[in-house]
Amino acid sequence: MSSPQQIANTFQQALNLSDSSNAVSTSPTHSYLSQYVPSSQKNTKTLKPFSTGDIKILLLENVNQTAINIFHNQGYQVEFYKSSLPEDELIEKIKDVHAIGIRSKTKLTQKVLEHARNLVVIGCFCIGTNQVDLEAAAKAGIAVFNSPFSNSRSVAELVIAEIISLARQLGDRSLEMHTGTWNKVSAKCWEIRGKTLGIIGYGHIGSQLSVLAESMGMNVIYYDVQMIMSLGNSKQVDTLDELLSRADFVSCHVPELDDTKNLLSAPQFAAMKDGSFVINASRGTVVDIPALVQAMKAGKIAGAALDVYPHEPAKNGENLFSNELNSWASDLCSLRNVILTPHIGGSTEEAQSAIGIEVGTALTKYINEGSSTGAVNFPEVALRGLDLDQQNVVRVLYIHQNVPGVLKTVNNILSNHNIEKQYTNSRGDVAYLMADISDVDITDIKSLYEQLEQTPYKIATRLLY
Ligand SMILES: NC(=O)C1=CN([C@@H]2O[C@H](COP(=O)(O)OP(=O)(O)OC[C@H]3O[C@@H](n4cnc5c(N)ncnc54)[C@H](O)[C@@H]3O)[C@@H](O)[C@H]2O)C=CC1
Ligand SMILES: O=C(O)CCC(=O)C(=O)O
Repeated sequence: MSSPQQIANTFQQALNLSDSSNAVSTSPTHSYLSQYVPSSQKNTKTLKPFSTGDIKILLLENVNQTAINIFHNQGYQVEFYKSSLPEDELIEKIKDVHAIGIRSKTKLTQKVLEHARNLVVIGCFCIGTNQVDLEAAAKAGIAVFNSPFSNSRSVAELVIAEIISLARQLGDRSLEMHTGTWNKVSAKCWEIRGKTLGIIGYGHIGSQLSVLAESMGMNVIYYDVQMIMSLGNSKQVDTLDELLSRADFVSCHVPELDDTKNLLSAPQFAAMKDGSFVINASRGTVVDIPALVQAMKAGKIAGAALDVYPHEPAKNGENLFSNELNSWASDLCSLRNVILTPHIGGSTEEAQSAIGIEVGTALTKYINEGSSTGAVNFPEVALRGLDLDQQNVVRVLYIHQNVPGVLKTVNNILSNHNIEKQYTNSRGDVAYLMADISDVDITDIKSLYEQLEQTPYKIATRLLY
């Protein structure tokens, strides 16, 4: 049996995981030998790419330390940036890495992904995945993971704060005090008890918000394109118009889709109650902001809280939220009772730490074990771990176009070995096969890899040992 060092040296090239000249380590790290054991598989053999020290991960947008710790424990190389990168720099950086971690600002377009020659996985350290061309990624054999609900509570709590702040004009009173103005008023300031909250999109965030709002005495109605079970005393309404005509506060919690672009625009504001309030902590394209400005100037809408914008700055800094970025910015800023926040709905210590662990673990499991459970763009496949005493077993990960005849070809290549287990799944045009094959001599691996790479409908091949 060869040593791990020999394995690393022989097969790095074949595995396409180590063509970088500045890898910090070319040998299996300490973690390769001992550390990464998923909790569900404590008695199973640890599978790894041959040399975890060669795995390069690019983390943008201040991804949480919990994720960095997970990657460091694996021995991966981590390059970390607090902000997102301009497209040209992103294209340069992505050429070399096996995994990238982003939040909501980095746009991974088809153009950017075309340069990602080594990329196997993308981690969105957030809920939304609209910033990634999911189809282009899948077609290139790149799995995308997100964190579906780790920041939902944080967003819901922010919205609760905004409902009360808008009802009491807290933003304006606070700004006035900061400039020395004492303005003790009660006109058009309201309790929220007994008022109606209309939630558009009753998913993870909308439903969480519903529970919190009811606990403060609000009536909750919601509109969703799907029939969803009501929590508490909330009620689903049949149409958006019905929601708009009944709600005192309207809060948007839908994903960015073609269907949700300008979901609230001039006709919808006109359909709302006089003096009602608008909240958007979903995506910047969901509310037509120039139309909102007009509705507020006309006195139809009494206040608004916005956390998201069609164009958002790539980094923190002064004078970035300007007309250069969004042509209506100064108009919006000049209005009273408008609360503007810099996309911080999910920005709490609790949420970021949980997201770091969740997405960091998903990426590690995909890199080290091939498990795509939870991927948002990709066939979900997982195999149970290998027994600790299983030697000479190789895990084949084979991503291919979803066309007839591929399995026959692949199994023919694997046929000299015992297929211990095999699982394949497809999603749209892409299929993913995982197989554990035994009786593999170390000298066979390169040839197996090359044969699989030469198959006609292959998208990507990886072998884990
Ligand atoms: N401001 C922030 O920091 C954050 C913003 N978000 C945004 O919030 C969005 C919602 O998040 P979740 O509740 O976790 O998503 P979710 O997927 O759990 O729920 C979305 C709901 O919207 C519904 N929906 C889709 N299209 C609709 C339409 N045209 N009209 C009415 N309902 C529609 C869906 O059926 C679903 O029930 C995310 O997609 C993300 O863009 C998420 C987290 C943090
Ligand atoms: O925290 C972030 O950067 C993005 C939050 C968000 O919008 C999301 O989770 O979809």
